[in-house]
Amino acid sequence: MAEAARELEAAAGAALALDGVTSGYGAVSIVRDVSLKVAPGEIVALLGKNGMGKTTLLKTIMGLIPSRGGSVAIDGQAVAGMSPARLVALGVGYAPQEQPLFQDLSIRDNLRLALPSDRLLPGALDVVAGHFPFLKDRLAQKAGTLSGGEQKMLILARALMLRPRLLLIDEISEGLQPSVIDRIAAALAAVRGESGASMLIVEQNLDFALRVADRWAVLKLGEIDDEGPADPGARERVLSHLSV
Ligand SMILES: Nc1ncnc2c1ncn2[C@@H]1O[C@H](COP(=O)(O)OP(=O)(O)OP(=O)(O)O)[C@@H](O)[C@H]1O
Repeated sequence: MAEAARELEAAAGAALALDGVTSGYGAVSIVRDVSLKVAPGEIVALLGKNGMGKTTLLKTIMGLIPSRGGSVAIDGQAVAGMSPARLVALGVGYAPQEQPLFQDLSIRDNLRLALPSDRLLPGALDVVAGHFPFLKDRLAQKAGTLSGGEQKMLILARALMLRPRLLLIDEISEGLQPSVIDRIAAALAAVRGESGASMLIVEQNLDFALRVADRWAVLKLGEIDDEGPADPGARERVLSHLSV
């Protein structure tokens, strides 16, 4: 009990607070003892080479993989064991990297299926149109027929449509041309400016990450290897971790 109180005290004031989080698959722990905070309105980039556990950590926060140790708190509330749907209701938006869209369903249905109620659809579509107008003009188009960049914008729009207070975004810039990356960076900046949302963004694109984030952390073999501010020295320091 004292331990739980201590963890919640440590989480107070943070939009997201991870304290000693451990998780994995089967007998293997992939994420190990990760402690990390995202302040209200802050954007933190989670960096690291392939297979270091970045996606696993986001899935653990989102309740898609059970944590084996430590605590996850959102706005000071312990959320371990909560379903993804409950987290969405608490104001979490998630843009996953893997199998994110129903390719044979329309844009409209991809958005609709991520809502707890159809009643929310008109408001959600307004948010989507505000960020990416082309999506609202093409609601009947099958998601699988969108270009790669358009699909990424749909994935992000879906995460944004309920105006989340905390966004978890997994490699949204992957495979995108610079003009689309610019549109995505602009959307994230607008969201933060309008609603003060906090974000944890997993990225391989270091330039994009350091452009949009306030701070970064490098995950190596499931552990936080280093972290710091997105200042002029950040690029070199992060690269020193990614190149070894
Ligand atoms: N469902 C799964 N079952 C077993 N092992 C898994 C599963 N998903 C991922 N892993 C393993 O967990 C490790 C971390 O994977 P994860 O996807 O979290 O890394 P990542 O840092 O996000 O990498 P990437 O940048 O390539 O997406 C890898 O060794 C991967 O093979």
